[in-house]
Amino acid sequence: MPPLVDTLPADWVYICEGGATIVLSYHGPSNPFFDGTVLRLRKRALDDTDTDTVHDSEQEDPIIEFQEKCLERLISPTHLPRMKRVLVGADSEKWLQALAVQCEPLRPLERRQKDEIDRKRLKAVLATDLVGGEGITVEIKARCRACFYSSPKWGFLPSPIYLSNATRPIKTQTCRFCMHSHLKALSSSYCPLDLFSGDESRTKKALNSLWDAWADRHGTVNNFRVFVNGKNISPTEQQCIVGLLSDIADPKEAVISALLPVLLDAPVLHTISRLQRTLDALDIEGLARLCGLAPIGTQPTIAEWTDFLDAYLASPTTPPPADATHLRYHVLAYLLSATFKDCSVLVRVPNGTATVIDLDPKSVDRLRKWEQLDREIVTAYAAVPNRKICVDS
Ligand SMILES: O=P(O)(O)O[C@@H]1[C@@H](OP(=O)(O)O)[C@H](OP(=O)(O)O)[C@H](O)[C@H](OP(=O)(O)O)[C@H]1OP(=O)(O)O
Ligand SMILES: Nc1ncnc2c1ncn2[C@@H]1O[C@H](COP(=O)(O)OP(=O)(O)OP(=O)(O)O)[C@@H](O)[C@H]1O
Repeated sequence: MPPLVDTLPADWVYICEGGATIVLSYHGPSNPFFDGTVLRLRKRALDDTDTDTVHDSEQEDPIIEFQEKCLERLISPTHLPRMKRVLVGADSEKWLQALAVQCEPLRPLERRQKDEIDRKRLKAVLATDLVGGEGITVEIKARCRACFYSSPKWGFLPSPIYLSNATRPIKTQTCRFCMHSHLKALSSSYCPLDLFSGDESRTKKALNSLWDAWADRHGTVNNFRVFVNGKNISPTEQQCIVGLLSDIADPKEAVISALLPVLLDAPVLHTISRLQRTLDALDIEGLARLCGLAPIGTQPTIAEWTDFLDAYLASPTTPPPADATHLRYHVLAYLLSATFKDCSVLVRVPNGTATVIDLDPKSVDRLRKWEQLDREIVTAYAAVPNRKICVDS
């Protein structure tokens, strides 16, 4: 694999970014290593004072090993992008600086105010380009976070016992996503439980709501994006879709009717939902209580992840008891559930493929943040007079 410096920064075109990475697609001269790929580059916070550290450890981006050794045991590799590590090469900082300068005007303002490409990195990740070439790709952030406590499937563990009397009536009625949307003052009729229901009319309702929120908020939502021939389009450009998929004259209808059979047939939504649920047996409330009993430990190594998966896969629906002896199992399970709660599905039409992205391992340091955020979300929602009732399937 040649280093990135063998290509020009201008060969890479900004596609999109999340909280941790920026993604660019290759548009340079034909090259067997880079054609059809995207570059995933880590970002650093602008207020990060450590500007001198040059990262060169194999550990700097564990996603490739995590995918090969862990994720592929949970999701079929046909539904995952292929990934490879790539060296930036000689004068890496200069090359990344040129790329950063070129991307800056294309980045959303709120991201530019927070972070930038980490120019100290020596390696990056190349992945299959899932939005490039002819076709339409719709990205849906697959936040299910079900109110699983009321699910009949959860006969194996009476999860409400881990909830406090104050939160139980709230958390068993309204899903985490809908409560969080309320806290963020983002009202929408979208409920992820509709999307994950497997029911045609509910899936269609969810897609309609996602599309409407995307259009109403001028494409600034972070849970729905539309890419046409590799370009992240804004709602004002949606007419370009007409004729690409069918003879349906309305772009929203054309996209939704193409997406629907893919989402209903592909097993990915069901798999993600199952993983989110079975890995989050205690809820953050139950886990937090358990964490008070023993130290939670450091960031899991790949060896620890594989041991955890051996145990989890031997009996996914029957977790070990929620006691101090099994704290580490529950910490790893919750971390992995958080990864699946934050992933996105890229659905490509007319090809009809569905690929899961953004499956990075989460840091153990976030457990406190999740506990605090959960408390904030539920406290705010407790004050809502007419609470939404989310229907689990
Ligand atoms: O904490 P949350 O629930 O707000 O989720 C974060 C997301 O915010 P959202 O609620 O989707 O607007 C957040 O999404 P945005 O950056 O806001 O698009 C990230 O996905 C973040 O994960 P990471 O920092 O990239 O590892 C997510 O953090 P984790 O909860 O996965 O740690
Ligand atoms: N393989 C890919 N092909 C095409 N586009 C991609 C690919 N991977 C990611 N993207 C685009 O880049 C965006 C950012 O990537 P990703 O979600 O992996 O970053 P992140 O910083 O980890 O996100 P988050 O903050 O949501 O956790 C995605 O939302 C998607 O639009």
